[in-house]
Amino acid sequence: MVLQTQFADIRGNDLYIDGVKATDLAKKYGTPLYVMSEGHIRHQMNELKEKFMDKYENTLPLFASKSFSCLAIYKLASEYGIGIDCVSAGEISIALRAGFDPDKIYFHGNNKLPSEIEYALKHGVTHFVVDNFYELELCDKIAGELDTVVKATVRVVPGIKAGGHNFIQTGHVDTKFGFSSHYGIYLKAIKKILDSKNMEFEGLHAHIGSQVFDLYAYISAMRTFMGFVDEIYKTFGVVVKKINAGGGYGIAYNKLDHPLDFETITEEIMNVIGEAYEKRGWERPMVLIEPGRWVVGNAGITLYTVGAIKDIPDVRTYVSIDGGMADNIRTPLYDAKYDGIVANKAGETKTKVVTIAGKCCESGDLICKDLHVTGNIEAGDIFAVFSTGAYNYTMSSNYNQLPKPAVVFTYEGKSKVVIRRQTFDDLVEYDEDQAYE
Ligand SMILES: Cc1ncc(COP(=O)(O)O)c(C=O)c1O
Ligand SMILES: N[C@@H](CCCC[NH3+])C(=O)O
Repeated sequence: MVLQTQFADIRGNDLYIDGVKATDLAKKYGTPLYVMSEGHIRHQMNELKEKFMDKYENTLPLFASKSFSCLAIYKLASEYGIGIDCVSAGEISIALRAGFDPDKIYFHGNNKLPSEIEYALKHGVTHFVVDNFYELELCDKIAGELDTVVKATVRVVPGIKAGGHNFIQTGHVDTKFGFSSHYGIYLKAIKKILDSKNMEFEGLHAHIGSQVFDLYAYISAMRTFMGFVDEIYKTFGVVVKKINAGGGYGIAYNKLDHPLDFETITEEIMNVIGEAYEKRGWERPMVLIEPGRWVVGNAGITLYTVGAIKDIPDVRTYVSIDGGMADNIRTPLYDAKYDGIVANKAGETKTKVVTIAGKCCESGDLICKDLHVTGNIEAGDIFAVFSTGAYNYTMSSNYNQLPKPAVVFTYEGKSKVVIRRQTFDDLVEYDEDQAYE
């Protein structure tokens, strides 16, 4: 077991997060409980600021808020002066409610609804990462009606395969996202934007996938993009002024994962772009990046209470917890590998191999498979699963009518609730039968 954040540590037998004892959090707020280290999030956001935004002129890191979205995280992002990537009017609405600057919101998505486009534009969110021809038509029409302008970054598929699982690869040719570069399709999209008085061409966007450990994939995507930049200049005489290089930076979930260094990725991206522009005698364009998981993934630790234990001699020991796939779908969905620890027996030396099972009515509802845990794990123990800060809360569901857990932030020895635990009342759609109409 390796703690994936410097903001958690083990003292005696106990796990601490930002100096707060995990079992105290479990007692105070109940389980299952998403704990997010604000210390870790601040550290990562500060890295984005200092090692990218302040290091290179004319850059903006965006936090991909699909990875973790709530008022508190948008407030933190705002404090560090970074932007955000939103993929729905819902995410935008929470960001705006948190007081986020609409000019630093980039609206993504492969099927932005007319109502969402209208919502964004009415609220001053004009930076769109446009994805397809249907969206271009909608943007042209709705921006015209509202007498505003969509500032369009065109998402182009670089034709590169990268990412931790088939489901989270987005840069290859056969993807639902973005304009294809085949047959100059993306050039037709740019032409439509240039011809419209309700849209402005801002630049190009690439996102190759998520949980990426391959540095060359980033380099290669950017080299391909420099070819697109040339094509655009040749075709329209337009120099691309903005390049969004996407996110996808992998993190360590266990000791087998070896993530890339953040500064190495960004340096390579900046080098490819910088050299290509310099060679052409052009000023370097504005460069954006948009990591999500890298910012919040290792900040999260989910606490569960251990319940039933089923020991199948010579086969496996199933340790059931009070949550599961409803609060963490990633193991069943992507066969993700999580590390964990008995938070109140963390210092013990004797180990046992167990499989941590959720309480949902699915055999596949397993959170950690064949994990070595210290101590004699038993009912009532608090089990902590590491690196659950990204795509856990935001992908949670009410399967089996399980209320969603609370999210608690910890910071400098203190804790606070940032998302309240759902109650059974939240699960009831209507108290009374609705009449047929
Ligand atoms: C367009 C886009 N940008 C950014 C991200 C963030 O990815 P990650 O959380 O892996 O950094 C995603 C998700 O994969 C995405 O689809
Ligand atoms: N939800 C995925 C990542 C997809 C990111 C969004 N494009 C995960 O948990 O790994």
